[in-house]
Amino acid sequence: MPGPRPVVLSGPSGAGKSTLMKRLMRDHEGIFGFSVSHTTRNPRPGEEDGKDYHFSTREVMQEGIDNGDFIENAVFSGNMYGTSKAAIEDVLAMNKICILDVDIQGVKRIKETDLNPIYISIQPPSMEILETRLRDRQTETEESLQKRLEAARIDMELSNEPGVFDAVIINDDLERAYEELKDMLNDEIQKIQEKS
Ligand SMILES: Nc1nc2c(ncn2[C@@H]2O[C@H](COP(=O)(O)OP(=O)(O)O)[C@@H](O)[C@H]2O)c(=O)[nH]1
Ligand SMILES: Nc1ncnc2c1ncn2[C@@H]1O[C@H](COP(=O)(O)OP(=O)(O)O)[C@@H](O)[C@H]1O
Repeated sequence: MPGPRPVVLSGPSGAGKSTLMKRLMRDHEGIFGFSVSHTTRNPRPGEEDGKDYHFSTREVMQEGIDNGDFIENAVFSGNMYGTSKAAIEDVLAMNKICILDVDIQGVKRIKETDLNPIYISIQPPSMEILETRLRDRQTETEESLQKRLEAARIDMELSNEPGVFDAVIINDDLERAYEELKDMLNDEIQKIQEKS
């Protein structure tokens, strides 16, 4: 019997993906598992290696990519990011709903695989609000902030193309966005709750 469908969360940096995902995982203990990506970017204060990301070097990541260990990889804001096969298999083996947080390039690559996830885009209400949220988060240099805003413009355009996402959620009011996200995932959540 096939396991629960994975969920791909995408959308601009600063749109609120991590905030919504962390809440979803906290409110549904044992239901979701995060696909821990690899990245070459530096850890932020509070981020844990192996939990938020596998923080890696270019050389090590490239070797893994060349070995065929990744289902997709991309360069975002000058750093490498990628989803290893093991990251997904670890979660699926526990029969949990696997959540992937990937950029729009990752979405396109994953569509070429047989993963068959639910695709959800989290979007900010406007570019201005996105910029304010990113600045207030205080994680970026001016340079990386500008790169993220540039990527956000591209993301916002591509995400509105029909057929790319199963749902586009505007994260204006956090409570309402969270309810919309839960509604999208209700069937999969119930499937797991019925089994346990
Ligand atoms: N393609 C791809 N994108 C990823 C992966 N992991 C994270 N990302 C994306 O990389 C971008 C930057 O992530 P991050 O540096 O954590 O910054 P944040 O999104 O602003 O918190 C985001 O759009 C993520 O969705 C991955 O494994 N593959
Ligand atoms: N609905 C919202 N209203 C106001 N601030 C928000 C909302 N959603 C998220 N934020 C804040 O915006 C910032 C970016 O959110 P985050 O979850 O880190 O985005 P992402 O993971 O998509 O990069 C964080 O500081 C977060 O606390």
